[in-house]
Amino acid sequence: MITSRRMAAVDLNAEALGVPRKQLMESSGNAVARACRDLADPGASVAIVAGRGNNGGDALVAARFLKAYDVTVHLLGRPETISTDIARENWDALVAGEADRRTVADSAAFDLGDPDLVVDAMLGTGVAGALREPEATAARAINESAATVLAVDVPSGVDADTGEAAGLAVDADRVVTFHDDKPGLGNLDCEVVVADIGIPEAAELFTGPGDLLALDRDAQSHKGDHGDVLVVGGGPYTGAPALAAQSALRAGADLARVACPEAVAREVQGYSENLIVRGFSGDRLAPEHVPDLLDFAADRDVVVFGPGLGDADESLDAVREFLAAYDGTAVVDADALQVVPEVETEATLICTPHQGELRKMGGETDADWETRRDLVREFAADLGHALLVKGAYDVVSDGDGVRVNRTGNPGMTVGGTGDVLAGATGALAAVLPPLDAAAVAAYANGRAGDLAAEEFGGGLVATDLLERLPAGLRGDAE
Ligand SMILES: NC(=O)C1=CN([C@@H]2O[C@H](COP(=O)(O)OP(=O)(O)OC[C@H]3O[C@@H](n4cnc5c(N)ncnc54)[C@H](O)[C@@H]3O)[C@@H](O)[C@H]2O)[C@H](O)CC1
Ligand SMILES: [K+]
Repeated sequence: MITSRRMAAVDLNAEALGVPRKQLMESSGNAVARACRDLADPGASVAIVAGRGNNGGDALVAARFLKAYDVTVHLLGRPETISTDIARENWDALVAGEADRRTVADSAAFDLGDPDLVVDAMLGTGVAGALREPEATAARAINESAATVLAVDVPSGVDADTGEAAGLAVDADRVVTFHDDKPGLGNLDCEVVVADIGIPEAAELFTGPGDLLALDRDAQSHKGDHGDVLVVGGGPYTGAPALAAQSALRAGADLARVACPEAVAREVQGYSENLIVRGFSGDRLAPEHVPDLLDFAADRDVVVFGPGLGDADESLDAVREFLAAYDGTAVVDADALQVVPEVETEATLICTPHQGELRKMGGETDADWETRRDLVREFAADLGHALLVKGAYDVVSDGDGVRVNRTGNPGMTVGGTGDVLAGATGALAAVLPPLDAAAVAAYANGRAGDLAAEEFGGGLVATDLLERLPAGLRGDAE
């Protein structure tokens, strides 16, 4: 199964892997033609009803593969209103080939005729709201016709993720959907055929620029909408919690706070005026601090637990007590990781171990990334928490889905880059589900490291990543 949002991401990843969308459209169109040949004999009359997006584009390609049929293409709107280049190029190819075609400027002009087969390519995963005109008139005519109806990707008007329609929708006999089944198609009373359109497995497995689509910000958003992140750490180390908190801001959080021992609070604050630092008594985290921390954490979106915390027994006891009572979302990093397997918690956790820390948690690892991929998925399923296991290839899993991140470079073995990653994961966990948050954080953090390595080579330092995280999240210099 694949959702429309994930399909759009995988499309972009395929393009970054060298498989352009026009090529995918060509394969989609070829699959539509195959389905037509399966539903009607040569010589049959086929009415292709094409919308102005890529769903329409797929069928404009199909027209070229139906030479043995009597094909008429109906474009719903003036050609200049076609909304994508690749769809327009396929329309232009039909015009240049003098294919039998109609452009339907308004509903009254729509005449489906009496075809044997209708190809419904008005709308696919790009549908928004109830069908507008002339699509609504066309859908009514299609539903009233005696023809067999083949829907491209999804019956027009139907939401591919839910199977619901905001109003009128095409009633199809068969759907040919691309790359993978769609969650909503199972609820429909029609046959569903899944067509492979040559998208490389790597476009789904490896993180890529498509994964950044999930970050598109809503223009109407307000302060706090993008995350209020609390970093709990510091004590033996002071830079780590400051790095993690600054990284959360660079990854898009609106507010980043640090709860650390009073003894180091001034020093942590000294790293950046952008941080809201709050000290708790003493020089390290201890169980007596937990009730106050739980209150403080209750109003935050995500807690990042661990940067610079150290592994004093009383601090680890405090982590245990905190997690046992916390039911929000938390990123757990560094020394705090070792207590996770022992704690029963209602919290949604994203654990960010390197391979040594993974072994200390009781997980297995392997030099071969494909073996590691399966081991990490299994361990995440056993733990019931998401894992982002750092390495040359980072492996991310929530126990169900798994992603592998290939960005990053050996220069990132310098101290502090893990704190930057933990902070970024925290910020993204405020706006994305754990698997996506960890995958995008690993991708962007690695990109930031690669951009820093272009300038500093193996001499890059963690703060170089902070400055380049926004570029990593925009997918710059891809
Ligand atoms: N990897 C793949 O699966 C591929 C799928 N392909 C096909 O692309 C479509 C999605 O294309 P997209 O351009 O994003 O959107 P649509 O064509 O579905 O629709 C956009 C089009 O429709 C107009 N519109 C939106 N809502 C309405 C409405 N309620 N009433 C009327 N018109 C509406 C909007 O203005 C746009 O013009 C996918 O389904 C596949 O078929 C790729 O071709 C290859 C890879
Ligand atoms: K369709």
